[in-house]
Amino acid sequence: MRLIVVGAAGRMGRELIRTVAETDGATLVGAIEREGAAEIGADAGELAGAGPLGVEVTDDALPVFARADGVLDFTVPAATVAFAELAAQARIAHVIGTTGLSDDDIEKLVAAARHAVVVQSGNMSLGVNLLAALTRKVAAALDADYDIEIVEMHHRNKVDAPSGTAHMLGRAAAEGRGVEINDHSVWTRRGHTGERKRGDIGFQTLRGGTVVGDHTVCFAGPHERIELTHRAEDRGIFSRGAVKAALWARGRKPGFYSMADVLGLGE
Ligand SMILES: NC(=O)C1=CN([C@@H]2O[C@H](COP(=O)(O)OP(=O)(O)OC[C@H]3O[C@@H](n4cnc5c(N)ncnc54)[C@H](OP(=O)(O)O)[C@@H]3O)[C@@H](O)[C@H]2O)C=CC1
Ligand SMILES: O=C(O)C1=N[C@H](C(=O)O)C[C@H](O)C1
Repeated sequence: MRLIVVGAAGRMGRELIRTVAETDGATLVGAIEREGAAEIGADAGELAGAGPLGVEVTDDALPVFARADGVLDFTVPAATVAFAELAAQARIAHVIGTTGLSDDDIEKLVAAARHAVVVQSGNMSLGVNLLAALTRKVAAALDADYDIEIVEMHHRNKVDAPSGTAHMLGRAAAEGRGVEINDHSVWTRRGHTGERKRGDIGFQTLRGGTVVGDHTVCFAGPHERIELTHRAEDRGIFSRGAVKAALWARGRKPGFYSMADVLGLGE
């Protein structure tokens, strides 16, 4: 499968280039960066530490999309929405790991998915998608005597909060409980907050150092606590998930899919 990596010079971009280079059945045919980026013209493989691959980093997306079967996109929301239009026009699969997407952005991605396969997930790892499934199950088994708090920690360079994964886990908890997440989320606490409201789902964000990504869903009940935790130790878990999603997408009919679909975990 001929794949493009957009945001090629980023932390995930470089990881994706290495993963594509080492995956049977996948070939890197394009590497795209922002206009004016210092890496334009560099060999994508050398940039990623995979050795020369003969693919130059470019900011000219159109001709690259025309010769590919899929695009791997871990960039920023505005770029992802723009790439979704290009992928839809070219009828190629779009695998989206970008987080911090607004409801409006998601609507545009769903519209693009009428013409091409879109796989979008705030976390492409097997472990986190399993954690989301477990969170849904535990939330369904317990009543609101068990207070749900979601805690995440990431590296100091992360620009969005709470993480896409925390949002995903919050949605899973709300679905398990049979409530609407937007009616129950508590994003910050400071000062005289009053007592915790029954049924609230709280989110706490930590940032620092080089932490790849830690997530805990805590169910705090009467005299006991259940904590489900995932710790990412290497970005390869995300890039391998993304390449798996691209290979899964090949030949599939257009639509908006999740990593749970790719992994057969159901919703
Ligand atoms: N779903 C998942 O499993 C995971 C998701 N992520 C998400 O992926 C995203 C990227 O993370 P990370 O790699 O750490 O961030 P980085 O900032 O390291 O990488 C983003 C890259 O995208 C580039 N970029 C920005 N705008 C454009 C554009 N218009 N065209 C092409 N490239 C562009 C940036 O360039 P510049 O810096 O020059 O602006 C940068 O190189 C985040 O939203 C993060 O949360 C991360 C890990 C796993
Ligand atoms: O920005 C990151 O690094 C990560 N972002 C994703 C998120 O927002 O959940 C996934 C992962 O935890 C790493």
